[in-house]
Amino acid sequence: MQRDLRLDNVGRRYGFRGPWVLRGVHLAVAPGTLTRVEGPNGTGKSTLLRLLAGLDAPTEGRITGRPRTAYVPERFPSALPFTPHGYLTHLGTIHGLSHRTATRAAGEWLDRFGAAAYARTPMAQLSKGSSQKVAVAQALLAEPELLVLDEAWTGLDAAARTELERAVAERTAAGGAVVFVDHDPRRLAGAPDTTYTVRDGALERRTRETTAPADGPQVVVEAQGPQGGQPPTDAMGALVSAEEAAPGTYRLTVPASHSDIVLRTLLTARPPWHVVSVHPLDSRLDKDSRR
Ligand SMILES: Nc1ncnc2c1ncn2[C@@H]1O[C@H](COP(=O)(O)OP(=O)(O)OP(=O)(O)O)[C@@H](O)[C@H]1O
Repeated sequence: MQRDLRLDNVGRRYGFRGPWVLRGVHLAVAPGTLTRVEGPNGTGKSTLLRLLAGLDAPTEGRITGRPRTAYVPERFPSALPFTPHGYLTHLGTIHGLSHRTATRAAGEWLDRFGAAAYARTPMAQLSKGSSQKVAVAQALLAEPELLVLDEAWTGLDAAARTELERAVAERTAAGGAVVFVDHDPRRLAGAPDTTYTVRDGALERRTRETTAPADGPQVVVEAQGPQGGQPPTDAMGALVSAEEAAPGTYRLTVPASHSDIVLRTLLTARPPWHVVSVHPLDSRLDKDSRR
């Protein structure tokens, strides 16, 4: 993913005079980030995800910067005239993979999700959980730049749920973005860079909380920004402290568990920050040096 996917002043309502489900939504989804969307039932989470996935168009406002996108819908149409293997191979070729590569990728993804045993069973005969594995595999198959997951964990068994969490981490580590809705608040807890709550048609943003204990391992990142620039706000939420060591050069102290997020945020900022050094914080020396 090369740049942010942006929603500018986006509104969506159904029907000519229907009530606005979303209105005045501004949102930027940055490369390499994980975004959670939450909110009570019927507030517009799926509507937002369909807009992000490009399956629906805004009634007003603009969406720009669309990357190669894959989507797992809340309800997957499972009664398709294919076997899982045939369906995934077919989709793979539509995504531009050669038949051989698509066949191999289909087999690998079905295997990862524990669905190899029914790879050649007609999809109409699959249980809900088994179809859900196909729904998830079809989205991951072509390594999308943006992955949009609407309750994608629902119906999966424990091993497949873990595998999907792993696949999400792989996507963001590869520089892709993932946006998800899930009814379980423990899903990927602590991992999202940003969480949005849909309320009264608008998005309320909650920046990532620092969950590492105050006395846990910490890392010092020295980084230079553009002239007069402040560290990106997305990175600030994860910081223990930020000191301007020299004009434009910041010394950012961050829990070790959050250092990858901060580094990614700095490197993908527009314009990007230059990371000068990264080293573990020696808390004893650090305290001494402040005396
Ligand atoms: N295709 C549609 N036509 C008409 N109204 C719709 C359509 N899709 C959604 N809505 C309405 O838009 C509102 C938001 O629905 P949406 O499915 O986006 O909410 P949600 O937060 O995802 O809900 P849930 O948590 O129950 O899945 C609801 O009032 C719903 O009835």
